[in-house]
Amino acid sequence: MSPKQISHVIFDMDGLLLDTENFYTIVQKRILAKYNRDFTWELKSKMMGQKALAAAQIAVKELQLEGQLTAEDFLRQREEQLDALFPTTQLLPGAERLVRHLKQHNIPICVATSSHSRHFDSKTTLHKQLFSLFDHIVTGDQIVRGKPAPDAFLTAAGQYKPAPDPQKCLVFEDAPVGMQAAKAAGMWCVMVPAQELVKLDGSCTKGADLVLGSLLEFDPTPWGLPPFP
Ligand SMILES: O=P(O)(O)OC[C@@H](O)CO
Ligand SMILES: [Mg+2]
Repeated sequence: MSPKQISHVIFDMDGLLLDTENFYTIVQKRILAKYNRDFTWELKSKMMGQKALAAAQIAVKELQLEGQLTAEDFLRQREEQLDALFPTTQLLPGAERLVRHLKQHNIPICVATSSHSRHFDSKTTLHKQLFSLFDHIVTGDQIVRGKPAPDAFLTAAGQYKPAPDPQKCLVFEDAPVGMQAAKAAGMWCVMVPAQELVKLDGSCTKGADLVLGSLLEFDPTPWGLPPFP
């Protein structure tokens, strides 16, 4: 479909706006080392973008830890360590510029994250003003089916009255399951994947409408969005 005329923009949060994915990597590496398991990018690529319990279940299953570690225990250990790191979360390059630019031009913007609301609160500790610019935030605990199901993005779009045509919604995502969720919702998707992920498996971006190295590379004009000054 072209020309593209985007009316609404939906942002993923972890690994897209906020630099939190490294925290998950550090903590999960530490926990799994106790069980003599390595936390690889291959495993991470399956877990990232998922709701917490779903991600933990993937780790336990893929590493064949049944009998040694339950998904719930993995989460409990993860929580203790993540809680100390999340309040220090920094923004990723280009995130603030893009969000402020769209807001300044009255483009409806919102967030659809798999993170639950308590994590959302601590991850945004240093960025409350920026996050107040979003029309609404959909967190993982507000939806039943996590990404790659389209629910997070459809719920986020559905909070606008009237709800926008999905064909006019643009989603920014970093995770393969997130990109798949956006496409399942019938929306456009710009993917900004971690470079480690692309190196590991070039096909992880398959299905994305555009792949960028960072949000700094995004040009709004081909999408019918106002140009940067
Ligand atoms: O949907 P996002 O914001 O990436 O959250 C996923 C995060 O909880 C772990 O990868
Ligand atoms: Mg993400």
